[in-house]
Amino acid sequence: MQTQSVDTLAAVAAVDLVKVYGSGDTAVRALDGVTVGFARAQFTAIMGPSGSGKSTLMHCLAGLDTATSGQALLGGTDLTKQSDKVLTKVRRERIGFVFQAFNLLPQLTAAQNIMLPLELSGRRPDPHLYGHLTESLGITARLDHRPGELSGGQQQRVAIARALMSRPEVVFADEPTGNLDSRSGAEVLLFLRNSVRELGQTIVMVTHDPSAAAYADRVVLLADGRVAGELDRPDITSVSDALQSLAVAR
Ligand SMILES: Nc1ncnc2c1ncn2[C@@H]1O[C@H](COP(=O)(O)OP(=O)(O)OP(=O)(O)O)[C@@H](O)[C@H]1O
Repeated sequence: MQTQSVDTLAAVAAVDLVKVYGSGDTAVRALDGVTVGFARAQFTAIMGPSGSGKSTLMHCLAGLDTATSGQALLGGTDLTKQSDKVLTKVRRERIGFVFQAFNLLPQLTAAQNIMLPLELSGRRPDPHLYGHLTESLGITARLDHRPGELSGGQQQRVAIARALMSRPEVVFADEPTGNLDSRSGAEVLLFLRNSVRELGQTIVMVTHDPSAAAYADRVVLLADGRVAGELDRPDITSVSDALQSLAVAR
């Protein structure tokens, strides 16, 4: 049964989303009826204890995993009803990804990595956007370098330029600062926040780190595969307190 309403104008939404891994005695209900919307031009962090379903929710909303029931809406498209072929196209053209491990192609230069998703979908790059992104990310002097010649922070900034170049409807960031020192991490988070303010980008980020979540406009808390609460305008203290309460309640 659907217990919450969801903003139908949201960039991304889950409606009564259920994901069960396995079957019988060993079945795991990773998502147990999640209804939540992610507004356009907002930066939302998804948080919760280990095993609460954060990655599963993100993967279902990004068309990387199939839900057992419910809807995973991107704009007006229910991803749970699409073929693998359509999902590949949706991921390439409508979604940007930023991963903890950067996931750049090692044999390509930074510039080639940034252009790759557009090339694969046969779209022309916007030179103005390319200039804006590479300059504001501070990577103009590194564009001819391969990932192996870049620091972790530089690699993640290249990955962010790649994610934003296609003007995606949403960027999903999975622990984007997990492999970075605190200074590089802060630069990445500041840039993500600015892209929401300046480009109207929608960002959904999974993180364990309250100081990373404090860059977001909103935090959605998961526990045991359900939405357990949310915070608007989070700061480190309010996020840490909310996580602590969830841990105590378990
Ligand atoms: N492929 C899978 N097969 C079986 N169970 C799975 C699979 N993937 C996830 N799970 C289970 O689903 C539940 C939710 O996992 P998920 O990875 O979404 O949690 P999480 O909140 O992202 O955890 P973490 O913070 O540790 O990364 C967990 O109990 C996990 O063990």
